[in-house]
This record gives sequence, C-alpha cells and structure tokens, in this order.
Amino acid sequence: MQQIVILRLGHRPVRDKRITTHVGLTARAFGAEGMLLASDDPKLTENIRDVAKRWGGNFYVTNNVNWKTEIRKWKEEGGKVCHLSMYGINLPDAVSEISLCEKLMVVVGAEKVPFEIYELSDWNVAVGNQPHSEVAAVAVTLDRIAGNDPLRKEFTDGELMIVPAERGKKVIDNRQEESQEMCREE
Ligand SMILES: C[S@@+](CC[C@H](N)C(=O)[O-])C[C@H]1O[C@@H](n2cnc3c(N)ncnc32)[C@H](O)[C@@H]1O
Repeated sequence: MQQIVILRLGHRPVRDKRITTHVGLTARAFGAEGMLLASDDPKLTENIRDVAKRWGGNFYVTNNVNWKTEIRKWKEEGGKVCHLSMYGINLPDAVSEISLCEKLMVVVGAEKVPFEIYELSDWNVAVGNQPHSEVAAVAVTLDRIAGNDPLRKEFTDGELMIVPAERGKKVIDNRQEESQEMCREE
C-alpha cells in the first residue's frame, strides 16, 4: 500500500480556486492520503475538507505549508518526491521505478515552479511532454503508479454514498435516521 501526498505549489487564491479544488478532489478520489497547500487559502481548504467529510475516507488538506520544509521533512522520513512537469522524463519511462516507492510526494505547480524543485525532486516526470493540466497530470500519474486499481477504492464513513446506476442518480444519505436511497444532485 503506497502512501501518497500531493504538494500543490503556486496556488493563487482567486484565479486558481477551481483548479486547486479539483487537484485536491482528484488526488482524494485516486488514492492520495492528503494534500499540502503551499499558499494561504483557508476557504478552499475548508471546502475540500467538507466534500471529503460528506463523501468519506480520511483525506486531509493542510493550508499554507512551507514547501521547502515539507519536502525536507518528507525526505528525512524516507519519502521520495515526484515533480510533475511537462519538461520531465515521460511517465511510461519512469513508472516502473516510481511504482516501487512506498512513500511518495507528488508535486504539482500552477504558473511557474521554482527551479529548486527540479533539483530537490527524485523524479521530474511528464505525463506526456505536452502542456495540459495539473488535474489531468495528477489523475494519470496516480492511476499509472497504483498497485491496486484506484477506481475500485472504497470510501468508508461518508455521509453520502453513490449506488452505481445505469441511468439516473442513486445516493444513499446516511444522515437520514433510516438510511434512504434518494435521487439528488451533488
Ligand atoms: C498549467 S501548467 C503550467 C506549466 C508551466 N508553464 C511550467 O513551466 O511548468 C501547471 C502544472 O500542471 C502540471 N502539468 C501540466 N502539463 C503537464 C504534463 N504534460 N506533465 C506533467 N505535469 C504537467 C505541472 O505540475 C505544472 O506545474
């Protein structure tokens, strides 16, 4: 079982609100244990925590971390760092090595990443050497390096749980006194 944490760099509170939220939710859905945000955005942090609480699991978000301190600490604890950048080694050429790593920090940027990150990272990895999005980069990376299919991951203790349906929306709401299936928009 891999321990994976996302380090989100360069988040600009107004401009990147949506994309950073999606980085966090994608990381959670694809098996990361948490996200460290190297910017101060308590509202965004709270929003992700709120979704995680409603939908289950133990995903955490830590606001306003110092990225250098976090990377140093992670490495002291025996962890490795994989920086996602379109300039890096293409993921298919690095995936077998990264998959063996038991404790992995995945770093994603926003606008421009400090050059030091390239030097501090154990791997600078591209999800294809073309520009696209941090959300796509996180999803594909976590999917490719996973031992167990992350799409089969189960989230426990959630207030809400989806019952897969061929049509329509089925959601179990555990907040109701008697657990009910209901149709709702989430
Ligand atoms: C919108 S991009 C900005 C790219 C920026 N121009 C740069 O110099 O890295 C934001 C982030 O998405 C991720 N990203 C975008 N395309 C990627 C790719 N092809 N492979 C890996 N990560 C990518 C990287 O983490 C990057 O820091």
